[in-house]
Amino acid sequence: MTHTLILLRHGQSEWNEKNLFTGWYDVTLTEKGRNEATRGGALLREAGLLPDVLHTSLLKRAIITANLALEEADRSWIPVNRSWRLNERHYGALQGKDKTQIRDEFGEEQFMVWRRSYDTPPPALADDSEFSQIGDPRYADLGDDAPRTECLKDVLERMLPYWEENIKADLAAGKTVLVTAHGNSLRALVKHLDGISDDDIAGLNIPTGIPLVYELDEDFRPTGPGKYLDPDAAAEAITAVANQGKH
Ligand SMILES: O=C(O)[C@H](O)COP(=O)(O)O
Repeated sequence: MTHTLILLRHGQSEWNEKNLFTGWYDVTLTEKGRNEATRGGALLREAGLLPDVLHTSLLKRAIITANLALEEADRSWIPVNRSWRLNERHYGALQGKDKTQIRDEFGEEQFMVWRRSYDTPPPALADDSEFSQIGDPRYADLGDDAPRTECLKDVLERMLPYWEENIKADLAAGKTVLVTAHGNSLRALVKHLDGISDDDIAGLNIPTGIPLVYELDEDFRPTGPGKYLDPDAAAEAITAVANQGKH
């Protein structure tokens, strides 16, 4: 028996449009992002891939994307689980900063280390920054463990327990699972599923709003590569993500 897992990055957010590092800052979708989310739902419906359960982050760009996609697929009624463990990578002191300005100020190499290295986080964000999440009630349970910055390795380590305990349990129960999350939390999950090395993961980018479907075997290993439901749009959008910050 195989399991069906659908990964969906949120549609374009207001800060994606403005080219700002976002991380845990809670911005909403643009009109384009809302349309991407609805189109994602149409792709699911057309493929006959109807989720039985949804897992999202605590950030509204993922939550709204899931709502729009599920409405389009006529699955608004499915049970929902939300966790900070699916949040975007906390982007530290880069949150709220313009990607092109950071690249110009610190150079391409440092920019890419902060953006795509596996284990080097950006500098920590000060608790009194206007872009900080310290004191946000949705993270109250984390107490002083709430991150002030994260690298992809940190994201993988905090995401994996949720994968193991929550998402796998739904897959094991025979459910088609939709995970609606973020560029870097999904990069972490794909790294784990596909066994991508710490070096090679730098080259992986996830497009907004296009469902990525995995069939998994009884050990929750992919039976083949994950498939985007609109491969041409995905290829174009992946290039756009890879080129962010370039003039
Ligand atoms: O948090 C962000 O800025 C984006 O959602 C992901 O950004 P990245 O592709 O630059 O890591």
